[in-house]
Amino acid sequence: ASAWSKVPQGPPDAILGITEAFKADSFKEKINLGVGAYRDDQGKPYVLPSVRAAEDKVVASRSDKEYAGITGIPAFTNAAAELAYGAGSAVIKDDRLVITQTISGTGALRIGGAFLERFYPGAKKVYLPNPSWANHNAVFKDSGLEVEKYRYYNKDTIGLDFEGLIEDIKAAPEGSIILLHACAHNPTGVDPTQAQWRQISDVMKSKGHFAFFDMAYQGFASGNADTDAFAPRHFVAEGHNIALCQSFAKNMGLYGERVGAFSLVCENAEERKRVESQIKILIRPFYSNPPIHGARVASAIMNDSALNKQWLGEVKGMADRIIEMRSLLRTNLEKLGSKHDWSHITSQIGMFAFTGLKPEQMDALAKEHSVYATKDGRISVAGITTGNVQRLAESIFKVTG
Ligand SMILES: Cc1ncc(COP(=O)(O)O)c(CN[C@@](C)(CC(=O)O)C(=O)O)c1O
Repeated sequence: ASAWSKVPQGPPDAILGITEAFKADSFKEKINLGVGAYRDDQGKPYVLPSVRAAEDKVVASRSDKEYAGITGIPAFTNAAAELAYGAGSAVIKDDRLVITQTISGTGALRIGGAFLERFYPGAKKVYLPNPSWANHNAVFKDSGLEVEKYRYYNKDTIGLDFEGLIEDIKAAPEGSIILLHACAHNPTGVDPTQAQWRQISDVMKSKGHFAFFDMAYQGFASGNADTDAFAPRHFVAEGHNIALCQSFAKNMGLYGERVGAFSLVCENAEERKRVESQIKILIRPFYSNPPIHGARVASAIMNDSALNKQWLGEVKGMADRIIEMRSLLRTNLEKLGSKHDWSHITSQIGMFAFTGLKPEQMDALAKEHSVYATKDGRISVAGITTGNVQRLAESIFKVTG
């Protein structure tokens, strides 16, 4: 018998499987609200003009194709650090920051998980918000960590369960690893306010918890990169030595180029050197060194003040379009006379709206209305256009009554 005769058939990915179902649908007005990839008002993928310009510069430079170092292209990681921690950041100035290029945000999470599994002095267990990004669970389980949940979402208010969150974080044993979405929480779109972040920081400090930030949408949530980085920067200012995962998939539209970074704030330069040496030892047998093209493009943008300014304007443009689609959907639902309160659609932030629809209603949207999104009721707002928002509202109205 074949070596693989015992290999079971696995389920399709909860998120990427939606796109497969969408592609299989021949209805010409089908709508894909599944994968969190930005679309313009024509429903087309959007390559930012600043990215095209930077890419032309990179190609014109006729650079060689030599290996990058294990931790990637320094011009990229230095700029990514400044973007995340702020240009004048003390941890950068005091040489306390370990940062490595990673295979996008997923790679950053995986390197972080693997490092914690190997070196974290406390319990090898990470607490994820309930709900969290569908892939977090597998990333950390495959890193060898146990996974627990802390309350995050209140389904009655379709908002943050702040009391539950604080209670669970207080109840976690001293020195627990807590995963935090820096901004634009996936899948709910519900973020703590700055005042709530301050309380979360205080509670975590009192318990000696470890803050592991996932920042996959910096600039993409509010349209302002500094505003979106409030939480990790506040934690650092409060003395937390955080871990931070960055993705340039959404805010630079570099999805398939796989551009990301993982960083750890250390106690001092001496600790940074030791930690960096172990990050390199961990990466070398994983994939040795990262892809260079995407990082060169991102670096060309962030290290050129004109291109960087243009880019930040384009990120704001994407965020603004998403915010406009939120209010259009809500207005259309209200115009149809829907009895439900849809205010969460405009109060939530980032790529996703957590509609509150049940799995069977999401199934009906797909089967009866050719509207595709994940079973948890999450819709990728970027898939909404001025051309399809009316039909979308009618479909949601029909399945929610
Ligand atoms: C919170 C969060 N972290 C990390 C990632 C990883 O992104 P990257 O590896 O491509 O940089 C995503 C992407 N989540 C998407 C947008 C796509 C996906 O599921 O992979 C989503 O649809 O939820 C994310 O939403």
